[in-house]
Amino acid sequence: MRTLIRNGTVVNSTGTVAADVLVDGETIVAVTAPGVFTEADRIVDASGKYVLPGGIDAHTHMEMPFGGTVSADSFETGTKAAAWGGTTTIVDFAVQQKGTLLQSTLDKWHEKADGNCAIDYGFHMIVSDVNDTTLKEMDACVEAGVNSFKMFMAYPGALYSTDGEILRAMRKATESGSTIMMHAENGIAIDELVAVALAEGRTEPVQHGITRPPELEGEATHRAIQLAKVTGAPLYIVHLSARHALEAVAEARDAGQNVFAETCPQYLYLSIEDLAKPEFEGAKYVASPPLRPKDHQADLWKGLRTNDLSVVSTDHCPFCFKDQKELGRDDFSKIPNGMPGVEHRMDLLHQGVVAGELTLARWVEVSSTTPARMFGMYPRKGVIAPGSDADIVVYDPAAKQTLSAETHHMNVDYSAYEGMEITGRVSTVLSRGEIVVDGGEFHGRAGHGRFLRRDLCQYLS
Ligand SMILES: NC(=O)NCCC(=O)O
Ligand SMILES: [Zn+2]
Ligand SMILES: [Zn+2]
Repeated sequence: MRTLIRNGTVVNSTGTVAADVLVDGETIVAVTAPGVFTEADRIVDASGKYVLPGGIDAHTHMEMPFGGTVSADSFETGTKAAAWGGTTTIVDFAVQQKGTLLQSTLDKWHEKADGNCAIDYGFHMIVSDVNDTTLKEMDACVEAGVNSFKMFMAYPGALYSTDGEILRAMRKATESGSTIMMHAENGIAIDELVAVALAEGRTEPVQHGITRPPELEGEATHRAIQLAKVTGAPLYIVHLSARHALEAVAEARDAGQNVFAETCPQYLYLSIEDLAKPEFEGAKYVASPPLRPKDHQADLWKGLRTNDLSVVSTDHCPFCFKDQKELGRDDFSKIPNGMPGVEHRMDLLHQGVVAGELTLARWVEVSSTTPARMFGMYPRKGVIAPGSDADIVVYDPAAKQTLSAETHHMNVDYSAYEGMEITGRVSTVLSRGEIVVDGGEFHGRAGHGRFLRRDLCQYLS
């Protein structure tokens, strides 16, 4: 099956060009001046539209157990929602529970995902139990194409690792060329602040933000960077939310250290004011790190421009307001941490283009090309070029839409962006040459998505 996407503006991380894109089967076979090819089995008219490499969301949590419940999107519903929003690859986190093996964890995540995804997918591994066996197993994970390992400086008693454990895992990563990803918040200090708040009867959702101040994200980020420096390990800071943490990353990068960071749309658009919404509505916005005061947002946008922030992922981790967020009605520390967003990342970042915060090329770079490079998928993913997978988004920059739980496709009963007006909309999405979304209709299927055995990070080779 040959598909010709014609008359569009191809946007890669290197710039834009008026070009036609010819797809044969699962692969892009030509990017040519307009009109060079005229025949194909299927023609997509992209006049007035952008033609982008499919989005890559390198941070999702489908069906993830957390705080006595499980995130509400399955691999099927979550990957379908992703496709609706122009994301054609996700990298999800397999979560090692203490006392279990990495291999059984990986098996469990394959059981959940294999045969159920509508788009391609890979895994990172969350290491929560650092011991001799786990450290050996990290090598087997790398062999299996899972070569990035997330660790937690937060959540003592659950996912938390001590500095010594982090150091051991970082040494291992240095040996194998794999990447350590860090949830950088000082969990020990936070737990103390949480205990004081609860003892004083401060139980409402905004306390989640108040007890996790930006200084404690900055401190943990700085500490993670020093541990990485001592061991020579590359480091990727996940879901960076605060100016304090960004300053630590920028300083390390200026000094030439292999430190990278991602932020998420919620930190660019939402704030602690949302967490403070009355009648428990703030629970919808509980995620860690928490939403910050609005003035952090300009710094994050600037970080995206200067490349101190290299990637935008969603940290998609949806919990329904009615029966899941409710678990913490009388105690904010029991509200499951996480927010929905996998469907809206490309649209929300496009607002950055509309507002002049990002160029078109940078939009594609932070949402597709860099995640592909960072996590060993480039040039198979992340670029419109001959030989690459035909993961393609035709995007209409002039369309208007309003985000709402009534119309989104994520399996969650609220939208964190309810009522937000968006300029731009996905019009057609191809995943490895198959049309999965077109003209407001879904044509994909669960099981089309393939597991990606990822190579090592290309910035480090
Ligand atoms: N971010 C969040 O609150 N939930 C998902 C787990 C994590 O990424 O730490
Ligand atoms: Zn995290
Ligand atoms: Zn996460």
